[in-house]
Amino acid sequence: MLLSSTEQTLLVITSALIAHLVFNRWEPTNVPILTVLLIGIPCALTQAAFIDIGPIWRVVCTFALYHASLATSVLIYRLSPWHPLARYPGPRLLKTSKIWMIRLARRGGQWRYIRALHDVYGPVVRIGPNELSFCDASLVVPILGTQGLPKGSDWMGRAMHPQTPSLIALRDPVEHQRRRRTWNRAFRPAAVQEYLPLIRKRTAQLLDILAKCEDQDGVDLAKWIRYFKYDFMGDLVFGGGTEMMRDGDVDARLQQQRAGVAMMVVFAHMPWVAQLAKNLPAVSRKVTELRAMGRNRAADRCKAGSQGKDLFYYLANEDGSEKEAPSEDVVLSDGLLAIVAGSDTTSTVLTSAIYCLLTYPETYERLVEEVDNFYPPDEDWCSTKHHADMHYLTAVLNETLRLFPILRDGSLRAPWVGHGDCTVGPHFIPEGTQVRLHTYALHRDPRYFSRPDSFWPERWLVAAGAGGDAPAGFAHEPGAFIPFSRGPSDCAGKALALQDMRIVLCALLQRLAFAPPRGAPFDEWKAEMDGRFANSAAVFTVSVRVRRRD
Ligand code: HEM
Repeated sequence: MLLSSTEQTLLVITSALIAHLVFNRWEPTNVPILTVLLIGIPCALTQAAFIDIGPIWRVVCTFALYHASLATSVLIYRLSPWHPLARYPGPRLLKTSKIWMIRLARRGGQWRYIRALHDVYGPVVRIGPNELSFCDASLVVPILGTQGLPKGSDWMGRAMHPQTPSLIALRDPVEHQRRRRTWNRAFRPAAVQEYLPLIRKRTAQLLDILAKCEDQDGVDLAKWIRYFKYDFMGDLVFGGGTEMMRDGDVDARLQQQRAGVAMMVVFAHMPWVAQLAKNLPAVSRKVTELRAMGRNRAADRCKAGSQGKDLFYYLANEDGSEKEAPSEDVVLSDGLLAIVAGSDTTSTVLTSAIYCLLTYPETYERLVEEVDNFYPPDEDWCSTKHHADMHYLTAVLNETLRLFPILRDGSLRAPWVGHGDCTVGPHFIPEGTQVRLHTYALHRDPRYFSRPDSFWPERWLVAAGAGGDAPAGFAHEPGAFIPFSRGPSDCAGKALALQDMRIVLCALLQRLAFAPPRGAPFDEWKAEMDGRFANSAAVFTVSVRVRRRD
């Protein structure tokens, strides 16, 4: 029976509406289902629709009508009062599609935009069709804490190797907790102390290199700290394998890492695009190459055997704490995660701390005074025994992390589709909604921190009662300070990161003096901190002098 042209049109539109219902209900991400919904159905419809025109135009018209109907239906629904997030305020454009956020994320500065949205719309803003951003310290525990929400779908998009996700991409809380036990063992205080010989060796190498730059016009400190951290993480995870401080980035590994992270920015917003893209040869080749490199380094590490308790020792269960040894793929995924999570993060914060110190010379002088007090020239800069008493050092690091947190937009959480809706504080969260606590907005909210945009390390001393009287109206809310996130999925390497940053700052300031280079302000690093931040090749030029004390 032949359909009339109106019936043919209605058939295509109805099929598109049914596809929308399927997307809405099950949010499919796997490639075969997406292929059926986006290509298979319109292909099948060409047998019944637009049959009066030639075969090529029939395909073009059917696909165009099907996809236009699907897009229109999605758009109307997202803006309609029936959408489960309709009650939440936010710009209309952001409610329609993720594209706007992706554009912003790629350009950089997304965090500033979301903070500005919070200024306009209040502590909760709808920033995507199914996404809410919160800026409310009272929700840190309900969202991120033990009884909080599981990880959101952004980590699924970021996962390089979804078949064997690394710890950070594990969304199942039970599986995550099981795998996290290993990391907790690897970063407990006693274990972190055992990594001291590795940090000592690499910090001494960094000091030597910088001391040799004394007579140069300027030295790119960001580059050397990046190389230093990458070499150190290689030592820690795979027992060595890179010598960037000696040879430079000859294999372009940092460039490779940067390209991967840039790709993840898009994939984090559209996990289903990630599933499709990871099947493309150009993308999958890069992942395969990276894993092959990791596999070789892991094999070398296994051949060389354990030279001490490094991170691999724990990840590969060489300590025998887990009844079941992890597969080679799991060790590899987690080993590569450690390199990425541990290198650019700490190096960026260290460089930013020195940037802030040099921008505010009085803070630099005060920190040098404290370092000289605890670490005079004959004191071992690698000893951690004074760290707990170095309150100004802690204040400088806290203040850098407050102003320039690495994960500025926070980390997504979401009640899973099929597991029911939930509430956080007074807010109703429909299942599947992506929720973020916006770190940058929280850290710079005047309700929580006075003079929120100023680099003012003294605030931490004032708050602890060790920095004189608090100024009138002084606001300081430690509960709103979440640079390492919070709860069962917070940063696994926090203890190591803090210990390393303290050691390196004490070593650098004990042995060397830094100053802005003649006539050249730190424009590039400043742009870096305002723009993309972390995982870039931005230059930070300083002049270096060896401190000689008779
Ligand atoms: C200043 C340096 C660092 C900062 C600011 C930082 C921050 C963060 C943040 C915000 C998260 C996300 C947590 C969440 O999803 O709620 C995270 C996760 C993680 N970080 Fe760090 N990090 C730093 C250094 C390190 C280092 C040195 C390591 C060591 C390998 C590390 C390993 C990890 C791991 C394994 C995770 C995933 C934790 C999980 O899912 O359970 N990080 N980090």
